[in-house]
Parts: sequence; C-alpha cells; structure tokens
Amino acid sequence: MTDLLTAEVGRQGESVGSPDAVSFANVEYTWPGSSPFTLAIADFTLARGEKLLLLGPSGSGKSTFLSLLAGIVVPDKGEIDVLGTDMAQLSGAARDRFRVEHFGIIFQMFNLLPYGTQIDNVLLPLHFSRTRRDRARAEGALDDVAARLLAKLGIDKAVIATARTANLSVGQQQRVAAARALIGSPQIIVADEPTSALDRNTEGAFLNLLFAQSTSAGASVIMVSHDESLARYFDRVVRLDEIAAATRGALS
Ligand SMILES: Nc1ncnc2c1ncn2[C@@H]1O[C@H](COP(=O)(O)OP(=O)(O)OP(=O)(O)O)[C@@H](O)[C@H]1O
Repeated sequence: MTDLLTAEVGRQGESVGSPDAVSFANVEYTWPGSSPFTLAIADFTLARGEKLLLLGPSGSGKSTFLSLLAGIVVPDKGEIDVLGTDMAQLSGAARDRFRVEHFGIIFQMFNLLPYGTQIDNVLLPLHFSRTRRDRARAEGALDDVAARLLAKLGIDKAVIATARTANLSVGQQQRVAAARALIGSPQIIVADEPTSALDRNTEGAFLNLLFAQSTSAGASVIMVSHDESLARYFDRVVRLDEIAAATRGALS
C-alpha cells in the first residue's frame, strides 16, 4: 500500500506511475579482459519503499549487479529502468548526476574523507545534487540537519562535535556513511556489505536505525551480502544465482 501511495504521489524530478523503483529486463553485461565475466539477468524488480537483501557468494557478481543498478556501468544488452528513466539513454555525465540525485550509496569500505569532519562527510552529496540540497534545507540549517541525522543513526552528540572522522570506530564510520547516503532523501539506498566488519548485535542495531530513516523517507533499500542471517531484517531476499546466470570465459 505504501509503495502504491509513493508511486502515485511521486517526488520532485521523478517520473510517476510505476510501482517499481528499478526494473531489469533481459540485461547482459560482460567485464572485458582475458577471462571475461558475464552476468545475465532476465528479470528483476525493486519496488518503491522495499527493503531487499541480495545474497550471493564471493565472486558471484553482486558488486557487478550494483554497478549496473546504479548506472556505474551500462548493459551490453537489455534495459535497466530506474524511477522511469532508461539508464542507457543517459550520457556518462548525466548518469553521474542521476546517481547522486536519486541514489544514496554506502560502500563496503565507507569511503569517508578522513580529514573532513563528520558533518562535512554527511553533507558531501549535497554539493553535487541541488534536489537533495533543497530537500535537506527544507528541514533546517544544513549542519543541524546533518547532526540530527547522525544522532538518529546512533552517534553520540559529543562524538559528533569533537571526534575527527579518521579516529572513529568502524561502527561509527558506518553510521556516518549511512547518514551521507540518506541526507536529502534519495529514493534508492544501495549498500554493498556495509555490516561485514561488525558483530551481530551492532549489525542488527545498525540495520534497524537505517531502516527507520529510509522508511520515513519512503526510500527503497537494496543491500548485498553473503550473510543469510541478515534475511530477517528485510522485506524480501533474492539470491543472485536465482535471478542471474554468471559465466566466465571467451565471448561467443
Ligand atoms: N572492475 C572490474 N573490471 C574487470 N572485471 C571485474 C571488475 N569487477 C568485477 N569484475 C569481474 O566480475 C567478477 C565478479 O565480481 P563481483 O565483484 O561483481 O562479485 P561479488 O559477488 O561482488 O564478489 P565479493 O563478494 O567478493 O565482493 C570478478 O571475478 C571479476 O572477474
């Protein structure tokens, strides 16, 4: 129901009508090289507002899948539709703009700026996306919005005010990375094994905080992992080998 409502109301800069945030149709992509790796996905959808866990063993193509979904690479065949836009129709520069407008990405290694403050790190996407900057500004002064988001994700106010990003624990870095993905309410949150360095309790607490924020923003979340025990936190679990064929070797 929430998905349908979100689809009908829509948001600034976004096509309305489809209940899906992302759809793949007959997609095929090959990494070039002496031992080319090909990922073929006949059919995949991510609904608006859905929290989806994509499972697969190491080397099965999970990061390749996310690179396709976020338009970092474009398919050799087939179509990827994101929020009503055919990604292959955009130029490389337009895809980069589209990504920062509509995606919040939490990388496996977090990719934080060590010499920036936590607030600097959280505000980074707003330098590249006017839509997200305007949405964040609607909630107050940007530094305050970033600090509130960090606090909601479980970083102590004293730590926000004083600790250098380079000195944060892994769990704290993960929360800064999540706040950076969520600020300005992008429609799709992508996370590439962001909990792999955490213990079980911290992992569950982090996912609950992340989902509280993504749900209140109406965002879809897709997270890739090889850890099946995370399934209970998600609306749906998809195994990559059930939706994709991965092959290695010379192209036909
Ligand atoms: N940037 C790249 N350039 C060339 N080939 C690549 C690149 N990234 C991935 N590949 C190829 O795709 C295969 C699948 O890698 P991918 O990172 O998508 O798997 P994964 O399931 O995310 O693995 P892991 O869980 O270990 O991160 C690799 O074995 C490699 O052959």
